Amino acid sequence: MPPMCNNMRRLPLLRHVSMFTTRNLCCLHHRLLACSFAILPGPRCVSTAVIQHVQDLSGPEQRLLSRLYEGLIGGQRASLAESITLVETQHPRKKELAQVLLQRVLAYRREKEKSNGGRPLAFRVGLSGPPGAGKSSFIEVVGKMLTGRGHKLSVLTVDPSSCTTGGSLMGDKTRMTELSRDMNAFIRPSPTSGTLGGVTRTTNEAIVLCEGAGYDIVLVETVGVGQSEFAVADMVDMFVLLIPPAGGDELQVKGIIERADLVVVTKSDGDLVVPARRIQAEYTSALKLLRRQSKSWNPRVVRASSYTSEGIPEVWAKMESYRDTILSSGELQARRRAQQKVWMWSLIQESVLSHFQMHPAVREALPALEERVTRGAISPGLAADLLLKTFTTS
Ligand SMILES: Nc1nc2c(ncn2[C@@H]2O[C@H](COP(=O)(O)OP(=O)(O)OP(=O)(O)O)[C@@H](O)[C@H]2O)c(=O)[nH]1
Repeated sequence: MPPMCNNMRRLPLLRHVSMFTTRNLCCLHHRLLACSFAILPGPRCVSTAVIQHVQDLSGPEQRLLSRLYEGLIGGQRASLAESITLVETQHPRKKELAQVLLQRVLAYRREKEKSNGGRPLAFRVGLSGPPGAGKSSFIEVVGKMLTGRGHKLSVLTVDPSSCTTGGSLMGDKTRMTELSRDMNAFIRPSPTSGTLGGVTRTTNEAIVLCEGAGYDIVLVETVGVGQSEFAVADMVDMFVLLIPPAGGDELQVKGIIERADLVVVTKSDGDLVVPARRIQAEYTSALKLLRRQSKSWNPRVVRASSYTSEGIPEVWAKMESYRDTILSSGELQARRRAQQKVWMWSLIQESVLSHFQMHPAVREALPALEERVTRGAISPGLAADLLLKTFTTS
């Protein structure tokens, strides 16, 4: 018996991951082992972690995962949508199944990238801007242009307000109506529950699924509020900021401008051309004062109109030029590697914090300590030390 089959006995999860497709079982298993070993310190840790993570898959679970995986890599939109629903779930067992599916898709993606000469399967672009900046109009026009050129485009939306309120900052209005009817475009709105951390995690995972389903351009759109833009900037290859020529709240774009690889002044048509030019000049000067994020790319400011389509092909040309530049300099790959680490740590932070906040002894001690801190009776540092001690000792 070859050594990998022995490993298969020791690693139930991997056996089940392999079993949910009958095609090329041993080869897949070998690949999964290889990729798992590549990301974890050693075989012992891999087997322990994986075995502990997912118990045996039942027959129906195997069939579900098999159906989703085959449908997904076959490019079926329904399977992609169902797979994203699976990664968004709060149900503990389904969460585990989602991880099995993701590992499979990751292994598939790695193989495809290898046969693609190491070139990433998709270009990930983050789009942000204050409400009303013209994001959905822009995505609609750019999206239709791209699908017309033979690309497959997915649009994922991150709207943190929908998590806390169940409603959305973007409202219930139908956005990107034409693009949503385009068979080469896949539009997925933000989940309406969970924390920002949870939503950004599932968005990261949805990106992987979209790439597995053959979408070569993934746009991640976020509304211009709070931390969501920074989270999105940390999960894409390129971050594009959309600014309207009038009525744009300077404060809203103040911090995030530093992360922009491209700034697009929108609505540059009719009477708005003059203010759009002024804003373009202002942001061009402002960007010169900022520290460069990339060794090989200087952020640019361009103007475009979704009404007339003027400037739209040029915006995409800039985006392609950015992608080619950072791909050939190796920055794209380095950026993705760094993002993986950032994400791992942000997930750990969120999880540890939630364990801390849910801990019974911490919950019991918290109100009194908070009260003493706000009264000035003890310092915040001492209160934090006491709570941490409670957490670690009880
Ligand atoms: N003149 C002009 N108006 C535009 C253009 N693009 C969008 N608008 C208008 O600007 C308003 C906001 O556009 P949206 O595309 O909905 O903007 P958004 O950023 O997606 O807005 P939210 O959904 O609120 O985040 C709408 O009234 C559009 O008709 C454009 O290129 N030129």
